Amino acid sequence: MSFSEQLRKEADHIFEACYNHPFVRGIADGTLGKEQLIHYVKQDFEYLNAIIQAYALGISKCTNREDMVMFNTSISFVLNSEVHPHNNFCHVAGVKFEDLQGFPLAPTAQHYTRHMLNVGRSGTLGETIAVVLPCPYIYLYIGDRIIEEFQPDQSHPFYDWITFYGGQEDPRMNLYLKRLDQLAEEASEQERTKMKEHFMLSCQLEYLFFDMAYTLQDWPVQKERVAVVE
Ligand SMILES: Cc1ncc(CO)c(N)n1
Repeated sequence: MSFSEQLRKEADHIFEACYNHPFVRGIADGTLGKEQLIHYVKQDFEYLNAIIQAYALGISKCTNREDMVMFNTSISFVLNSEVHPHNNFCHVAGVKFEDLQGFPLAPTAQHYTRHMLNVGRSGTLGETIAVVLPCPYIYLYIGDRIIEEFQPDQSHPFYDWITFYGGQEDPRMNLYLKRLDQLAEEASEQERTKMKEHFMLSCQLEYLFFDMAYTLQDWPVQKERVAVVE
């Protein structure tokens, strides 16, 4: 079994838990609520800014053009294409995408973005690939499974979201998986362990991100002191 196959196997229960999370169920059956859609887009806009930066940190570790192209393609994808699923959510929620930008990070988004950026700053190329991989990997899995089980057509409110992530002909992350396997072969046991840990934590944070959106997670105590009206 290759290194990437081992990671996928170890994380299988988390992929499964993500698919069964009520937020994802709500996408699949088209019942997800307006507040949840809005909270998700606010947080995901900031999350995607951070993953662009993590990809850029990946570029800073590359020693050949092919690897640079791989990260560069992901950056372009997020910047130019990944606005479509957000627009789909905004359309259903009846709000403007531009109005959901620049919000502070909720605890889970804070945790996940710091995790990616910390590894991007202090880790190796292999560790950086491992930390960003669950993002495309889990969404591809979810999209594919919704298409398989629900066979949504264009009348489905989240048709654009589902078909954006699922049903890709040649999934982008296949290149990352191949490169991760090459790097794992050259890596020390210690580095491989770190790659695995980063990957697994990102998978757990993917689950928590859906949970954050579903429960409208926010800081239990606000930064600003709230004036008490007597
Ligand atoms: C948190 C999160 N994970 C994965 C994706 C898919 O790119 C996304 N948009 N947001």
